[in-house]
Amino acid sequence: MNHAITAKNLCLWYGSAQALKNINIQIPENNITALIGPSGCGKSTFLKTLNRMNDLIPGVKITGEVRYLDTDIFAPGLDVNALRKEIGMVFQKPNPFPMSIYDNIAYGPRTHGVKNKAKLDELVEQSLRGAAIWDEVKDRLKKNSLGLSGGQQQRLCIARALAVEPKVLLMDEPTSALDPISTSKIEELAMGLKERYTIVIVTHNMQQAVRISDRTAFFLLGELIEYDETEKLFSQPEDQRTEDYITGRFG
Ligand SMILES: Nc1ncnc2c1ncn2[C@@H]1O[C@H](COP(=O)(O)OP(=O)(O)OP(=O)(O)O)[C@@H](O)[C@H]1O
Repeated sequence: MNHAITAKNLCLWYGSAQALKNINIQIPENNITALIGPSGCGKSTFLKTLNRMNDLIPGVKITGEVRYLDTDIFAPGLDVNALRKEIGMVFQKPNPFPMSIYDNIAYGPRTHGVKNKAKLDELVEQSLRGAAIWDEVKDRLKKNSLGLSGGQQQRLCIARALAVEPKVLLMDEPTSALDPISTSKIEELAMGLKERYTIVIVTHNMQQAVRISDRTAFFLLGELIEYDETEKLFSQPEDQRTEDYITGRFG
């Protein structure tokens, strides 16, 4: 099995507060990996580290290594924009740009130099289809994206992430602001997308982790306590702290 992402002895500090402690993990390609754990345990910090979203925050210090395939993502001179083209991100709250549906999707490809209208049209359709929202928006592509429902906006944001043809999608609690129907649409979508993409998803919803993920990583106080196949981690956790968390004894 190939690994999309490998972290070795990864530590991260915000000022003097250590948010990640010696994280070692290998994330397989074409899998969904769920990151779970109580609030403040470092899940989002870890996720953001993977496409260099947090190392420019003043006072942040990072040690250790993260590789995307064979690339050392902290290598001096690394092109962060190129890395983010490969490793896209979807946030907790849908955050479409205040522009048309079409322009939201075309934005990324345009910034990466795609100018040809036919190629852009194709990418827009392909991305919206990939995010299972094409049928709902194909007749209103020129309308403002802010007129969409929250669930549609989140699928639009997934389509926007897909438009630059990434290999990895990082999702930070992508359904926490959504109703159950929209949530299940995003879950189905994620399960379909793993055929072509590697997905890493932060979730507070343990049923969601069980439903959609292949592997689960349990974080606590900045440490990776346990990382295993989802079925195994939820049925026979090896660490007492994992068991306490998944059975609702804390968190
Ligand atoms: N920009 C920041 N500056 C300073 N401290 C931060 C910053 N971002 C996060 N932290 C701290 O780092 C720790 C880990 O936070 P992080 O957001 O990664 O946790 P989390 O597990 O994703 O939490 P939640 O589930 O609540 O989103 C927390 O103690 C948090 O307060």
